[in-house]
Amino acid sequence: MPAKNGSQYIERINNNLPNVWLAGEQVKGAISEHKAFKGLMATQSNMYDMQLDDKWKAKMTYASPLTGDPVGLSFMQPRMKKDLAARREMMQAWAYTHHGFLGRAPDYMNTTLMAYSTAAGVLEEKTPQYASNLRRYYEYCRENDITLSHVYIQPKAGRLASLLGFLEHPAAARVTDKNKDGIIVRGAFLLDTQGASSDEILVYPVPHSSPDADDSPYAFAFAVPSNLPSIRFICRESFVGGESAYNYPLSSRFEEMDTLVIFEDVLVPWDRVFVCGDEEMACRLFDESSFHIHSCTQIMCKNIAKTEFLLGTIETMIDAAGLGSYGHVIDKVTEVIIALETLKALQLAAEKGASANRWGIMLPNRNPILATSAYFPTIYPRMIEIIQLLGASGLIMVPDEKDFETDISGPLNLYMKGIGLSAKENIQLSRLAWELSISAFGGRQTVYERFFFGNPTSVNNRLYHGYKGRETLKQRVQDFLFHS
Ligand SMILES: Cc1cc2nc3c(=O)[nH]c(=O)nc-3n(C[C@H](O)[C@H](O)[C@H](O)COP(=O)(O)OP(=O)(O)OC[C@H]3O[C@@H](n4cnc5c(N)ncnc54)[C@H](O)[C@@H]3O)c2cc1C
Repeated sequence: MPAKNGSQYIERINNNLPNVWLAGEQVKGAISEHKAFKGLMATQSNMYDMQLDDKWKAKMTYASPLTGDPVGLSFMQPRMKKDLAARREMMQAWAYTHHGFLGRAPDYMNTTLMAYSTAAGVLEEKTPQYASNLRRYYEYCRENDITLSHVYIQPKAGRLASLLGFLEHPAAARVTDKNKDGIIVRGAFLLDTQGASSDEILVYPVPHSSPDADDSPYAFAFAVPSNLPSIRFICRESFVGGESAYNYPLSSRFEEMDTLVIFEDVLVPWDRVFVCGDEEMACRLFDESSFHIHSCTQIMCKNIAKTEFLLGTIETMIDAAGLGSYGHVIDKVTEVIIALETLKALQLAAEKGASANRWGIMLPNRNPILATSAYFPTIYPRMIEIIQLLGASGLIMVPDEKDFETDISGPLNLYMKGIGLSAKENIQLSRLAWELSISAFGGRQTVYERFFFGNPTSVNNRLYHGYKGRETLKQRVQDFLFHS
């Protein structure tokens, strides 16, 4: 199946039946009907529908290099600047459907897998079979529009070996055995966002160092269907407040479930193995794929849509409360405007400064793109703080939609209206601001933005260490001081 539509997406996920646990119970039946997943899947179904909608199809898909059939454009390997522009336009269109609240919209993983596939040549050096496995898997996902999730972080207990300098720790994820059919993997991985509602899972941990770096049990990368019986997904508490889009405008549509994934001696067939045993290859494939740079092109589209949504929300709040003439309010809105314009400028700079890498892949300029990955985690919490500072008690007193169906509606209509908004509209706006800034859904969004691309030190290190301009600038100042 090339690019799929929404009902094909829902049907496939419902038939997948992975082993999912939520609040002590196994999730049974159609996952798209379960209250924790329903809203998210409806949103993504609409996104997949766009792919085959005549109005959008040309923007959302491209001709498969294998068959000529339309396939999702976020799978496209960019070879020219116009490919980067086409990818951006496609991903921006999807981002506006969820206003940036889906961190793991399908284009995130499509882009990630595309990035890895471009560097399969690294694997040719020692293990050509793994190189062709990776290329074939990328084609398989592209040609069948596979909805993917991924994991690379382990729970803290699994990291103790590295943290405490042990050679081994029983909780560290590892390859426990190999046989003629494949490798056997045991361990746990954290925060597989959308893991329970995806077709497949890409597993690519940062390897612990091992005494035998050429045959390390901790160095591996592979992909498997998420419905293997030896894989279990354990969900966190659901943050869907309820089905009412009035009461819960965000969580009823955009709540992405995060899961802990347990692998209990999972057999990974050889043709799904991309790295096994070789620490150096695991690190090089990750680095040379430029995963962070390619993924950031998708993330920038999401972040621009999200910042625009926050700015629109803040402006509506200001109008409704009559705050627009205060200087400190204008200062705060200006902070958001500057953030938005900075993101858009970095997006442009990254694309304009793109150049081909050694695989012939057009790579956006790393400096602006990695700057945005370090910048957004610092400004997102501030924008949420601005909503709290402007919303104040209006974020707390948020009656329910049902209150308007009773005789309480009389006083509510009198006392709760805003400037230019009826009481019902004003409370609807407050409920949006409350979900953004106070609710469990909003809290998770903030933690997501702070951490999903790595802890702040790792993110900053990524930008700092490859920033070639540093030496030149140091030299310029030294020339100015010592040689002029
Ligand atoms: C909502 C959400 C969804 C996510 N979804 C996914 C997903 O789908 N797939 C996936 O693979 N991952 C996912 N992640 C995980 C994400 O990759 C990690 O959160 C991220 O890599 C940081 O790791 P950590 O959370 O273990 O924090 P840590 O890295 O352990 O950081 C915790 C604290 O320790 C500090 N710290 C740690 N190491 C250092 C150091 N070397 N130097 C200085 N300080 C340090 C950090 O600064 C931070 O304050 C998700 C995370 C979140 C929050």
